[in-house]
Amino acid sequence: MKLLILDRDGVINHDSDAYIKSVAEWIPITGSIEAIAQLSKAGWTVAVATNQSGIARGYYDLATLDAMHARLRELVAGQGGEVGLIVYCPHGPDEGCDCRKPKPGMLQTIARHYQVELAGTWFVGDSSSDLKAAMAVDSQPVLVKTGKGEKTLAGSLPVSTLVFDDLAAVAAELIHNSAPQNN
Ligand SMILES: O=P(O)(O)OC[C@@H](O)[C@H]1O[C@@H](OP(=O)(O)O)[C@@H](O)[C@@H](O)[C@@H]1O
Ligand SMILES: [Mg+2]
Ligand SMILES: [Zn+2]
Repeated sequence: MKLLILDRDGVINHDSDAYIKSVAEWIPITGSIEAIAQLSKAGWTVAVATNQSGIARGYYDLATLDAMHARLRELVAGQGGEVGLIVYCPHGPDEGCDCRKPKPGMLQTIARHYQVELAGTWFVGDSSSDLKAAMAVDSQPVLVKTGKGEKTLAGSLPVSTLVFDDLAAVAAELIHNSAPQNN
């Protein structure tokens, strides 16, 4: 099975230091919806693993978060594709949960859902916590320069990290260059 896991804020949609608190603030990065749809139509299952501490902080509620994800699904469906499992961590940094990146709990949830191994699965993010979560479960860390990506790039990266300008470039690599597939 060809599984690709994406971080959300800064990869699919623009991020903000003030958090993404409403559907109106949830604005796709140029080319990201098309990229997900193209991947989906090319046989890839595209899942999402996103930290959403804004829930714990009281900035928005689960209904609003679900509305953002319904919007994502609607836009991708409009391009003939579909979005797979979306997993989020609603906890705050001090709650010690197992799902908040850089912990790999969400990636493991996705792998269990699809009954695949994570080794070699590409996980695309914009923050160091994304890359660390990928490394923790032997998946392939992929950094995009959108969102916090440029800032992350200025720091230290896992040596095996692949770097792309944006999600559209990741999709082009996977679709047109038959990159390694999952097991
Ligand atoms: O990139 P993903 O995982 O999809 O989501 C990140 C968001 O949950 C927010 O994560 C926060 O980090 P803290 O959770 O406050 O450490 C900040 O970085 C916000 O700017 C950002 O919008
Ligand atoms: Mg992000
Ligand atoms: Zn959590």
